[in-house]
Amino acid sequence: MPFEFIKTKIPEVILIKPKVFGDERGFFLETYKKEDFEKVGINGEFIQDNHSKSCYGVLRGLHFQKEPYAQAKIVRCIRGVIYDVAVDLRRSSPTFGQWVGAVLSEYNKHQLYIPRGFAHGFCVLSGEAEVVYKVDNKYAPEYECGVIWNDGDIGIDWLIDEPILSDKDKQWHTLKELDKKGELF
Ligand SMILES: Cc1cn([C@H]2C[C@H](O)[C@@H](COP(=O)(O)OP(=O)(O)O[C@H]3O[C@@H](C)C(=O)[C@@H](O)[C@H]3O)O2)c(=O)[nH]c1=O
Repeated sequence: MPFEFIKTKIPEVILIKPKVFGDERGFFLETYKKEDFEKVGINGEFIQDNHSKSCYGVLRGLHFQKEPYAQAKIVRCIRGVIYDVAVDLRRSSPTFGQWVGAVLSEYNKHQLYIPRGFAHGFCVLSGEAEVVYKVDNKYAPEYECGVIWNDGDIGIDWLIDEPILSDKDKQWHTLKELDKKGELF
């Protein structure tokens, strides 16, 4: 199989290491293969691909869409280096409120699979970074929600100080507040 699938400390979040074929021309790799991904439970129908570019220190997150528009994501970084983070928002999960992070870069070509029921965010560790990700449900801005990036109860170590945030990302609530409002999974 041209992929190694590694369970993280939140087992449903999977680190994907593709096999890279390098030669004198450059490299080739398969980035997504439905048949292989389904064998490890990555079985959403990925209906949209997204691409964003950000500068050093930008933090996008922590985002999710509420039901019925929850999205699973397969994230990779095609230029530069990011720290990609998933937070478990599933109230009945043994890992509720916990987070995992992975360095994804143009060099390691790793990907992170983040199921539905998670918040997702990343910060940029290189001068610039371009991130590409597949989602398995449509963009529904009216269902967009987020967890504040520095929620002390989650305690994410983002590897950078003073991130650059959009106005939208400065105003998200804490996990506790979202839980009280019934906005989690
Ligand atoms: C996410 C998204 C945004 N947009 C538009 C809305 C807006 O005008 C512009 C920028 O949107 P945002 O500021 O929400 O982009 P961004 O902060 O990059 O949002 C993304 O962050 C990462 C961490 C995720 O996990 C994604 O699901 C998504 O929430 O793009 C779409 O047209 N389709 C989409 O699917």
